[in-house]
Amino acid sequence: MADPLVRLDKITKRFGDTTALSELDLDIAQGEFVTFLGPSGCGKSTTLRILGGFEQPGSGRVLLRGDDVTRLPPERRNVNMVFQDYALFPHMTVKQNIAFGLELKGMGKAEIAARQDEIMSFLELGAFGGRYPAQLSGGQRQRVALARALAPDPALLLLDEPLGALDAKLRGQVQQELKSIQRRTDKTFFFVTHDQEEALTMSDRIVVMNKGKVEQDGTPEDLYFHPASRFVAEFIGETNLLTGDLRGTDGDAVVMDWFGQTLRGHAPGGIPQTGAPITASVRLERLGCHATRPATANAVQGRVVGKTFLGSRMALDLLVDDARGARLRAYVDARTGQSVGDAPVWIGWDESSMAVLRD
Ligand SMILES: Nc1ncnc2c1ncn2[C@@H]1O[C@H](COP(=O)(O)OP(=O)(O)OP(=O)(O)O)[C@@H](O)[C@H]1O
Repeated sequence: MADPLVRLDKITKRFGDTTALSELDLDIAQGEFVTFLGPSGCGKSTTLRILGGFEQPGSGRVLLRGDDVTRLPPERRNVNMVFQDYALFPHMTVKQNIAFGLELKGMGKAEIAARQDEIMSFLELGAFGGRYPAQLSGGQRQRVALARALAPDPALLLLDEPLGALDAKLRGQVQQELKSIQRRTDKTFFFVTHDQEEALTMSDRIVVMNKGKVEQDGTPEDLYFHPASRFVAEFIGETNLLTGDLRGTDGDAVVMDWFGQTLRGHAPGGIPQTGAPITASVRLERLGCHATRPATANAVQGRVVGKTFLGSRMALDLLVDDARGARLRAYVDARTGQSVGDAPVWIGWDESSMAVLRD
């Protein structure tokens, strides 16, 4: 990244004995939709608050377009925030709510009116200008909060779980809307969530956090199909974890032994240390079930011991090694699912579908 819009440079933040962030380095490019994803307590909100100027790091620097803003208060940074509860002023109309940040910026009346109209028509809020927040639906309120935050034209928009208050169906719609607004405005969004599905749907890039450190940073596809660690493989989506022994490498492939089967994968997080058991991740939809041995890099035999109809697909539980209980779970086409029984089936997957995990 040549000239990042935002750079976090070795940010450390402690609260008493708790290290919330540990030497965090992060670059964000102009126009990116970056999501910070991780379990409760991993340091997401602390990072957001440090970016917004609501919190000071113990050490390290925050750079915005190359300028050190670490010690600047929120109002002196070109950064704005959308809060989870929207924080709209209940006694102000939609129009007045939107004007608030513009007045703070010292804009003149005519300029404020023009900007209000522009942002309201852009976010299709024209019909709601005179309403109070209580007279709006959850999704509309969310859009007003976004309009208010975007009105002063910030370089960076911080979003703190802004969809948390919406029900599941509306949430899906608003996710699409938010992503489309981000694309159309070419604004840089820094989004915080613990919801992995939401992160996969909306982000250009996801930073998975664990205990105040970056666990993995990449596109949604990268993190889903090529997790570097067990933490990422388990946190994002459903997966098969295969624990075995490292046999070595063969070109780019990592070779492992899993219950007497030789398997080939790749190692997105680097090749793990030898001497201890290693674990690999294979997504359920990457396993194929066949009547005869498939030509894939990996092929093992097993029996179907369980079957769950999921509508769009069928989940199969496969027993590979009776004595030692080696199992796999696969998603197959709902109409062609194998039947439960003793007849052995072949289960195959590619080298690129199996990520050998760093730790
Ligand atoms: N003001 C504070 N005083 C003491 N400890 C704090 C404070 N703020 C955060 N922490 C601690 O720092 C760590 C990181 O907190 P943070 O709020 O950044 O996590 P988070 O990932 O945003 O979690 P959540 O998803 O629950 O909001 C946690 O262990 C938290 O308890």
